[in-house]
Amino acid sequence: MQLTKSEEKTLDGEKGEVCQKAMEILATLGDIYNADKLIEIQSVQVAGVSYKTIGDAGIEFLNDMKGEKVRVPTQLNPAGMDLEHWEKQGVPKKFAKKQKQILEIFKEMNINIKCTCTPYLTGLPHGYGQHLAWSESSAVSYVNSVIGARTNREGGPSALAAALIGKTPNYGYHLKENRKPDITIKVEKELQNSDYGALGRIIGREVGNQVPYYILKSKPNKDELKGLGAAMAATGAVALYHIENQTPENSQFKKPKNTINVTKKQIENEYQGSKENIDLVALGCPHLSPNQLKTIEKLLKNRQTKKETWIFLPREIKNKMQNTVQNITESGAKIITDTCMVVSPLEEIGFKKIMVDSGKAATYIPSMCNAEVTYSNLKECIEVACNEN
Ligand SMILES: C[C@@](O)(CCOP(=O)(O)O)CC(=O)O
Ligand code: SF4
Repeated sequence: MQLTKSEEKTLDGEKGEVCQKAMEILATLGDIYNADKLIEIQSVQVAGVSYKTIGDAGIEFLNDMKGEKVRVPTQLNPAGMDLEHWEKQGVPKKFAKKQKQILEIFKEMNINIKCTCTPYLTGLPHGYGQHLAWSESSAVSYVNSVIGARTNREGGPSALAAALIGKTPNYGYHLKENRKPDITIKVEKELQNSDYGALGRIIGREVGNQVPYYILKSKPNKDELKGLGAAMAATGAVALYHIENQTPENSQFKKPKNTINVTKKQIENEYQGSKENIDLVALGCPHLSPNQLKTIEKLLKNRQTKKETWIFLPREIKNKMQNTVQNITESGAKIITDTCMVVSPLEEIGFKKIMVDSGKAATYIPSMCNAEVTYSNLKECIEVACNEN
């Protein structure tokens, strides 16, 4: 990869050791992926924030990157706990101490401590055609596909390096030729809500890291698109998709001949697990939008939850929707911010069987939380939450 004179100097250490390390990460990536140059980015989302996923080795890496400030607006992926109410959440003290240490390091770098996987709902700059360096796979999928911005799926270290330099190597989804669809997906059934997550699980498994082009019978809303992309990135590694007559780049490419047909039966078969012995109902993977929170408020109206019910969303949305939050809390459900059901230590807290309405959470919970999972739609989740047994 060709560096400018000033980038070369940064690589030689002229701007200090931290920028040197950051530039080394970017230059190495650029060489591996045959990037021609570094390009400026509008924003960064850094994953690898939870102590559960990065551990002490992660803290060590972050300590080595201390001493510099980020050069573009930067937010974080969910941490391992609600930063204010972690004790109520049952998070062990030892874990909380480490988690706070991690966030202190990010704060020192001038990173905005908004910990969410839906940074497109919390003011992180992004727009059609803009280059970004985001990490969390559902956020990457959303911003590439639904917005038409351009980002690869960055690892924690490469995102942080991009934030410290303000640039990223120009390869992969930054280039138009890599954004063309590889395979057409035709769906015979009209879908709603969590059906999109179910579809995403099927397609992620089928297509790996290819770019799917959907022909659908129904028109998904933004929340449904979020669920579709999240699930495809969980069972597969899809970072970009197009939907005929809907997503912003859909008409710019030829429709691929190679086609997969998805049947009603296949979608139905994705739902799994029994409704017995659920000890936690967990909603908000990816983090909820204001509309989704309103829907939950309606479903819980005049009802009481009988099981632990945890609802995950960005702190900013919680703060803006205090009436809704109050109503939901009165039903017994807990509103939790800054973290999620996958990256908080649910296994240490002691949950054994978790019910979700998210195709992505259903995929990750068994391995990440060592718990059984039941996957259904939102209404069923609320029914189970309000049910005695
Ligand atoms: C599973 C995931 O949503 C959360 C864990 O990510 P991390 O701890 O922020 O690296 C990450 C992803 O899918 O990109
Ligand atoms: S597992 Fe789900 S809720 Fe957690 S960060 Fe990923 S998308 Fe967000």
